[in-house]
Amino acid sequence: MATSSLSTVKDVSYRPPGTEHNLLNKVTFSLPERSFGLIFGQSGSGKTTLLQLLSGISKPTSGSICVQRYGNDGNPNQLPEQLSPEKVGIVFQFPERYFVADTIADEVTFGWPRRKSSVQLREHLALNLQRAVNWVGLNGISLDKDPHSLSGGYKRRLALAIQLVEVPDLLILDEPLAGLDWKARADVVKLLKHLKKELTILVVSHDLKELAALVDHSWRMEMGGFLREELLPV
Ligand SMILES: Nc1ncnc2c1ncn2[C@@H]1O[C@H](COP(=O)(O)OP(=O)(O)OP(=O)(O)O)[C@@H](O)[C@H]1O
Repeated sequence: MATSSLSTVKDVSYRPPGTEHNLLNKVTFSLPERSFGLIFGQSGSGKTTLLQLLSGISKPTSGSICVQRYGNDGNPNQLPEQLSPEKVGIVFQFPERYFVADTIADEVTFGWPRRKSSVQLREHLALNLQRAVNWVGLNGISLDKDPHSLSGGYKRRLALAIQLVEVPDLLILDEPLAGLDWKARADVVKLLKHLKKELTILVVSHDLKELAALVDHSWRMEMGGFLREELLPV
């Protein structure tokens, strides 16, 4: 049976350990499968903090984060499944600063099981690697190339490919256009339009005009960590 999913954040509050004030206050929103959500708002309002919770890096003080799967009839066909970090792909700001390998292939496969993994697992990963590379349009480029020698836009493509090896239920991007020149920005927007056809994407960005055409749902984060649905002011 075909299913669809809904990423749901309900009444999530967060207070870092040892501090007195919530950085997030009863944040609630949901994002249907294959839609593109954008969170915007003032610097320091808590956007990155929210992404950290969604990716499992930190845990909410209260509230819940989950993905629900529905059948064709729209009714839940199983209990809500907790989002686990491996089901969420996240590309933080300036991902190229954290590239560690000397080749594109090693960068994408960094951290994969090596010696003890079965032939099947290695074949599965190799196929997934090729699919991810094709998906982001890196297929014309040798996988032996040094990631640091790629252009800005191609470095972002590589950062995305790393997250797409195992297809995430939710792909989160923190300021995907930051630090790029106009051509690379246009290139990344085009790529996100392409990825949106098959993925659920949540973006935090200040670049509202450039992303507006992709956005299905948008929320403003206000100082004090309050979130509310709001059309983009563009
Ligand atoms: N662990 C922490 N302990 C205390 N304060 C924190 C902690 N992490 C973040 N903050 C503070 O929480 C606020 C929200 O930070 P956050 O980075 O989430 O905001 P943001 O909306 O993403 O900002 P920007 O748009 O500049 O990236 C900031 O004032 C930040 O200094």
